[in-house]
Parts: sequence; C-alpha cells; structure tokens
Amino acid sequence: MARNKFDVDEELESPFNPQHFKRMLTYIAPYRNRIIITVILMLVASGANLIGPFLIKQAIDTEIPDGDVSGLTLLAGIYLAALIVTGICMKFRIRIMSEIGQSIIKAIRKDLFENLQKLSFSFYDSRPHGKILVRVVNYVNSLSDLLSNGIINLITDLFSIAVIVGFMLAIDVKLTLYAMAGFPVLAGIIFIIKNAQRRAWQKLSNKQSNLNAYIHESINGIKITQAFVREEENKQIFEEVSDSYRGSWMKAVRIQFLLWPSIENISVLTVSLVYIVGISSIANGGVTVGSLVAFIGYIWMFWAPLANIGNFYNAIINAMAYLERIFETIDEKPEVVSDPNAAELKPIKGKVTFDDVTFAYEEGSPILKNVSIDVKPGETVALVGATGSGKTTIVSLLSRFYNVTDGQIKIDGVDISTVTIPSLRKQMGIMLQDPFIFSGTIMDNIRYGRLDATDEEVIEAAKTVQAHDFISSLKDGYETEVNERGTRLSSGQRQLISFARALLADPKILVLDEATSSIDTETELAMQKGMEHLLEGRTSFIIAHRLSTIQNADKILFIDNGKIIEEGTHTELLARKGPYYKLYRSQSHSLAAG
Ligand SMILES: Nc1ncnc2c1ncn2[C@@H]1O[C@H](COP(=O)(O)OP(=O)(O)OP(=O)(O)O)[C@@H](O)[C@H]1O
Repeated sequence: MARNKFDVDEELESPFNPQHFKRMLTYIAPYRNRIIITVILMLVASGANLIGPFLIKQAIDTEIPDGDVSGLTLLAGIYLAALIVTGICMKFRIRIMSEIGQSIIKAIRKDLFENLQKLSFSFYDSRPHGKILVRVVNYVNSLSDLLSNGIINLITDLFSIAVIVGFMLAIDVKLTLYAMAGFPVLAGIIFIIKNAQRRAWQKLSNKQSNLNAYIHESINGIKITQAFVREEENKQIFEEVSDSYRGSWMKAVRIQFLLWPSIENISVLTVSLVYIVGISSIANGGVTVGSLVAFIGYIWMFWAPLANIGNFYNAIINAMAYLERIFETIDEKPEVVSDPNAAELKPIKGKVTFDDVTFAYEEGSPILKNVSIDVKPGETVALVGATGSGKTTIVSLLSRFYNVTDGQIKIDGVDISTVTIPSLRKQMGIMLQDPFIFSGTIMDNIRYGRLDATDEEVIEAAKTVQAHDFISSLKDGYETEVNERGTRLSSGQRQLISFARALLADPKILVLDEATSSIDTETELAMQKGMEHLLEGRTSFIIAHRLSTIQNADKILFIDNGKIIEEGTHTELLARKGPYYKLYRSQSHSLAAG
C-alpha cells in the first residue's frame, strides 16, 4: 500500500463503479415505505401547485370576460386550498426526510466505523489519520441531502414535468413543441461537461482530505509546534494546502455553475420564442390570451424542476467522489485476518517459538531477518538493542498486528496464523511503547484490559504496579476524568495506568514495551519488587533500554539491525564481553558519572 502524506492526493484504489449507486440504494431501502408516503405527499403537493396557471387561464378566458364574481371567488378559493395542501405536504415531507436522511447517515457511518475497527495497523501506518476522519465525518455528511431529499425531489420533479407537459399539450401542441426546443441543447451541455465535472469533484475531495489531514496533524503536534516556534511556517503550509483546496473548489464550482446559467438562458430563450409564436397565434386566433398566459406560467414551472434535476445530477457527480472513498473504506480488507478455517487458540501455557521469522513492513526491505527465539512457559525474555533495531516489531508480530513475511511464530506449538485473532490476543496483555489513554475515568481506562473486572480487581492491579498512591491522591481518585491521550497526566502516570491495564487482563503472555521508561527510579524499584510476583507463571517479553530493569530476565536477546546477535542471561552475557557487555558498561559509566 502506497504511503500517503497530507500534501499528497490519494489515489483511488478502485475506480468508480456504477454498482456503487445500487449499493447506495440498499441504505435507502429500509425506509422504502416512508419514502413512498413522502413521494405521494409530494405528488399531491406538486399537483396542487400546478393547478395555478390553469385556474388563471380559466379566470382570464371565462370568469373575467363574463363578469362572473362568484366563479372568480370559487377559483380563488380552489387556489387557496391548493396552496394550503402544498404547505401541509411540504411540512410532513421535511420532517420525514430529515429523519430518514439522518438514519441513512448513521447506517453508513456505522459500517465505516465497524470496518475501521477491524483494519490492521498497516492501514493506519500508511495514511494520515485526518484523511480517514474526513471520510467518516465530512464525506458522509455531504451525502445526506442527496440520499434523502435528492431522490424524493427527483421523483417529484419527474412527475411535475410529466404533468406540466400534459397541461401544456392540453393547451396547445405547437407551443409545446416550441417550448421543448431548448431541451436537446441542454442535454448536449450536460454531456460535454460531465467528465470534467466528475474529475473536478474528485480533485476537490482529495484537497479536502489533505486539508483535514494537515489540520489533524497540526492539532496533534501543537505542543511541538509551539515549543519550536514553528507557527509561522505552519501557517504558510496551511495557507498552501488551503489555497489548493480553494482553487479546486473554485474550479469545481465553475464547472458546476455552467449548468445553472445554461438552464436559465435556455429557459428565457424558450419563453421568448413561445411569446413570439404565441402572440402571432393570438393574432391568427389560434390561442386565447388566457391560454398563452397559462402556457407561459407552465413553461416557467417546467424549467424549475428541470433545473432541480440538473442540480440533482450535479449532486450525484459530487457524491460519486465521496461515495468512492466511503465504499473504498468500507470495503478495505484488513491485511491481518483470521484464516477461514482458523481454530480457537485453547488456553495456553505460554511456550513461544519464533521459527526463522523474516518480516518487512514494506516489500523488499526486511526489518527482521531469520529471527529464531525459543521461550519456555513462564520465562521472562528481555529484548535489548539500539533504537530501531526491531524489538517492537518482534512483539508486534507475536500479537499478529502484522503477518510475518516468512517463517512461523508458534504458541504452545500452534502456528498463530492458524488460530483466530481474538482467541490469540485475548490471552495476551500488551503494554505498548506509547501508552494510549482514552477519555473517561482512570477506572475505565484500567478496566479496558478486562471489561468485566470488578472495581476491587482494578484497584488491585493499580496497587501491583504502584499506581494506587498517585491515583488516590487525585481529587476524585479512580473516578478522575482524564482526556484523550491522557494529557492531564504525566508520561510516567500514563505508563502506570496502561501497565495496570495490561496486567488486569491476567494474560499468559505479557508484553511490556518500554513499560517503565518514564517512571522515576524510586517507583521503578518499588515496582521491581512486585514484578517477580507479577511475572510469575506468565511468559513475558520485556523491552527496555535501561538494562537495570531486565537483569533478572531468564533470557536476554540482543537485537541488532533485525537480527539476534547475542543471547543469554545477564551474567552469561557480561562474561561474554560482547555488545551487551559494552552497552551495560556504557550505562554503568554514565550512571556513575551522573
Ligand atoms: N509501521 C512501520 N512501517 C514501516 N517501518 C517501520 C514501522 N515501524 C517500524 N518501522 C521500522 O522498523 C525498524 C524497527 O523498528 P522497531 O520499532 O521495531 O524498533 P525498536 O527496536 O523497537 O526501536 P526503539 O528502541 O526505538 O523502540 C525501524 O527501522 C523502523 O523505521
């Protein structure tokens, strides 16, 4: 999958497919009955509305020349009743369609969100998160009007056109043909601008996505921006991205608005033509004044729904750009999925084997090369090595966040690619290097590790990782509300909470990636005491740069550039005087110097 950045337009992985429209209708289908009721209401409303010019014709040609006041009053009464009926129908239509529109949006969003929850890390690695967000929020919103009102309008407008043409034909066939003369011209214009319009809206959706991605990234990085006084540069970048959005918006709208004036101009020309032909017909006695006035009224009415259909067409073209992205996201297949024949991983003992594992995030650039590891149940394995050497990658593979490129990873002798992913992950407790705190209470955040844990169990886990004291010192204790990413907490406190979360899952395999790197030495020492108890009976993988934290590990693996170059206990590795020894010495020296 190609990587993407905020200033790079995303390529469509699947071109537009007319089936998308069919698929869109499946979201509308559940509301079929209410839509039919609305269509009926709208047909009644437009029928009532269309009666107007006919009543005027009647008044001009018959009641006024005859001086028939009661007839005129009756016509006025009918007209008023028609207007009231139109108003009532419109009121119901707005209410029903708003509800349906929102329900459809909710259903599309649900599908998007559900799939986003399943997608693998590689999906999120490869694009700015703002570009994902824009699909779920903005693009879906943009569809709402089309899916609800657009379709009703289309049906009503087609009905209106048919009725209007019927009225016009009833009044005068020749004038009707003149009135239709502009129609082929309009069809030609639509045909010519169609492709340019589609491309312009596609580009606009990309630019909107880029803008969103940059705003999202800027908000996430605001502290660094301010710390490095980068506001001015960021403002310039923002203006560039924003200008690019504005430019493509202007272009899209310019193309779009070719249609509207075309309809206006064609309708005015047609009306002029009908006036010329009509007036000469009056002179010849072909049509009455009332008929011509009514006819002109109908022509104006004829072009209004036609303009609406033009707008609907525009909306469809815009929506295509959004639909493509939305369905692309709903259809995106997670790279890591359970095999269709996968079995549940039975409760494990915790034996872990990496059998000649090779792995590349991007094809052709292997990060891990022929890694083999053997861990007995209950053993503690420490992974050490330089930054970027591949430690986190090793533990990510164990949880199957990515699929191995080559080789096998086995737990209790079972290849993890043959078991269901939830049954694998449920038996593991993971504390990632960058612990994430969700908005909610501290209690909720720890309970994320096991949703059915009691308050006592949560508190017990917090006590074990030495988090209880700091949590209790907060005004609301475990009920303290923290915000997303836990910005109200220190990094060490965030680590302690996520440590407790991993522990609460009571996993057979525990992965601690730099679990204590931000925790003060005193707390760390206190944790160390509980650690042995904590790791008892579990297989654990501990990644640490501070070697003091892993000296008691059963096995230390020294990783260098994606390979294990040394393996043994702390004492064995020191005696070997290899890279581990050097690292240890350099840390001891700096500690001593400190
Ligand atoms: N999502 C990713 N996509 C592409 N490359 C990645 C990704 N994550 C890590 N890498 C690359 O893989 C290599 C190993 O990264 P990894 O995170 O496993 O290192 P590490 O040993 O855990 O480093 P550290 O000690 O800094 O945490 C690095 O060169 C890194 O650039």
